[in-house]
Amino acid sequence: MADVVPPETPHYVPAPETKADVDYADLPIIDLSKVSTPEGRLALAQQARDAMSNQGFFYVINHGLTSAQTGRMFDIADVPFARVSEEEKKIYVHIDGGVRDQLEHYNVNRDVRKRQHPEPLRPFLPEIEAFARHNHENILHPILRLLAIGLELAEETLVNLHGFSSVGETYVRFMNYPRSKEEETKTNNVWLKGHTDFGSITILYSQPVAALQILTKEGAWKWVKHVENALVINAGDALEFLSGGFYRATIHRVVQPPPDQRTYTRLGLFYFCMTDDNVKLAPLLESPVLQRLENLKRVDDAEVPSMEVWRRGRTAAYGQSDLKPMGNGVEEEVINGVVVKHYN
Ligand SMILES: O=C(O)CCC(=O)C(=O)O
Ligand SMILES: [Fe+2]
Repeated sequence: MADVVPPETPHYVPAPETKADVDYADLPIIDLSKVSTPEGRLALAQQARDAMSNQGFFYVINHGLTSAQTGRMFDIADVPFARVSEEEKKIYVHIDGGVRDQLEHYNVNRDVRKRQHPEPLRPFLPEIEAFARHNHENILHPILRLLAIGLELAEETLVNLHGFSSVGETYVRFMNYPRSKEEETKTNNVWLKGHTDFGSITILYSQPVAALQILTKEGAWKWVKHVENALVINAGDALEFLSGGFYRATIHRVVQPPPDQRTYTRLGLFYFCMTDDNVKLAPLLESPVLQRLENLKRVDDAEVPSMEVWRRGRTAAYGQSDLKPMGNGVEEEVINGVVVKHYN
């Protein structure tokens, strides 16, 4: 993706797929290469609308990155965990410890120069920046167009709320789950508790270690199956608010993988999307779909949060002791190089 010779980094070898017979969720696959024709777009819009209003999750294939390009991004994703010294980790890498969740993650705002980065990651910033831009313009925006069509709104309605250069926190996330036996018992094998994402759309690069589960409408946890070089897309709170509950922010969690994958690392690569900070998260009532909706979800006008207020609230709520489903709202933890740790 970068025009100069890319800097070298060890290749991250993902785990082999599980052979365990787990109960997988049935999620539709959207072939993004079909968005280029009007007929294709219409068909995909229907698929995306049905998926987001039922499961709240779908896969995307043909997203414009080859397996090799995606593999390279996983190599880079491993840098903050495998190559950053313990000393620098204390400054930069967020570590959630204790009884709630245990994970390490590193976020890079799509404006990669907004904050400082650990030394070993700096050579990769041009590639991370290109990756963010590709996710934003060639994946997020096309998906938002489909979802706007699904609401019978002008195609650009949601795109206009997600500017690449606007003030906001849409970011690339690298994530790792270092676990010990003791922690497995303490947390009852749940690595990341049930939560909704607080942004609009989450783009997760499918990886082979089975552990992600979604809570179905019927109240059952189902596993998300790995699909090679596919994306797992889900809606978050912001999209649920904007669509008056028509698109669902589905609760999901991360649990201990099946036995045949327990000795492997589980590296995550994401693009977490939010609307621009100043967007009021009120239902888009000009949508005929919302007008027809029987149980339109909305809060009093005076209480409608902006994206900024919502993400800050969700972040602050993270780690509190009451057990209502909470988000992974920890991306605000490094502000101007100051680490704010939320131990439980
Ligand atoms: O690691 C995963 O597969 C999902 C993580 C997740 O749900 C999150 O970070 O919000
Ligand atoms: Fe999540």
